Amino acid sequence: MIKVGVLGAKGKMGAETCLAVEGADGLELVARLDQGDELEELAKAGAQVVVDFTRPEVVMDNLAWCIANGINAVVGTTGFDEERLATLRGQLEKSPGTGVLIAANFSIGAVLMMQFAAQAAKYYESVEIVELHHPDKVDAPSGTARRTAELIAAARREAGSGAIPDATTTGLDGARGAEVEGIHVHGIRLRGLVAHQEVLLGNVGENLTIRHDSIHRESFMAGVLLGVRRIVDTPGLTIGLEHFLELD
Ligand SMILES: NC(=O)C1=CN([C@@H]2O[C@H](COP(=O)(O)OP(=O)(O)OC[C@H]3O[C@@H](n4cnc5c(N)ncnc54)[C@H](OP(=O)(O)O)[C@@H]3O)[C@@H](O)[C@H]2O)C=CC1
Ligand SMILES: O=C(O)C1=N[C@H](C(=O)O)C[C@H](O)C1
Repeated sequence: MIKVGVLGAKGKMGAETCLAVEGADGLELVARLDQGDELEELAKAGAQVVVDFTRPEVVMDNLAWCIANGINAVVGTTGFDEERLATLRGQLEKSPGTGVLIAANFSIGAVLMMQFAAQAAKYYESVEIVELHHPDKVDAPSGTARRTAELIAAARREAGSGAIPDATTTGLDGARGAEVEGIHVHGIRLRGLVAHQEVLLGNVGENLTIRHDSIHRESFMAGVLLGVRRIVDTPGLTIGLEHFLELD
């Protein structure tokens, strides 16, 4: 049995994760913590893996504590940039044997959408990302959109692609969205949505749209459970669920 603790257990994703862990073979839910609870409860309960779905502003403190206490972590919380990842690598060096998985998105379809977008990017002159979410989401752009833009930018750099054409010189601030590594990202917040993303690619005379829709938070659970089962044998920092999927 792998003993699992959930941080952010009263939140939308944390509550779904508690249900999934309780129903999973070989996993035991030993702690559900939320705002105001002491992290020490995780150690007292003997948690071997902590699943974090909290908030970008608290996740680094949670992870520092988990790593210092040798507890593996599966992290869905967003807000990771290169600086944060470097901090985690430094902390993990001092705690060999401990594993941390950072996954911008745990749904299989979203992982494939990111992979397909990166694969397609070098064949197209233009690419833009539209992410669409429920209006209670605290951050923009989404972690998935950021990660997709990073993967696309890396693929274009490797292929020696030129700059994306855009003759815009005047207009309202924000009308072209945010830019992540030169890729424009547009965010929609709309009641009724859960988590959706389109990657739009274009050449003269043709367009390709890659779209993924999570219509229920259960869509993330198979990936979360896979992460929990794999992280106990995967020390160090793993970025992206694709490393635990056989995609080739
Ligand atoms: N990787 C993935 O596949 C997915 C990632 N996410 C990400 O997960 C995160 C959470 O999303 P969601 O569940 O919708 O958000 P919610 O706001 O519904 O849940 C977050 C929960 O964490 C609690 N919390 C805040 N601070 C702490 C703390 N220090 N310790 C423990 N709990 C705390 C919040 O309490 P309070 O409300 O009182 O502040 C709340 O109950 C976001 O970053 C989101 O983008 C979401 C979906 C999928
Ligand atoms: O907050 C959400 O809901 C989601 N957050 C993650 C993100 O920011 O990419 C994953 C998914 O899009 C749902």
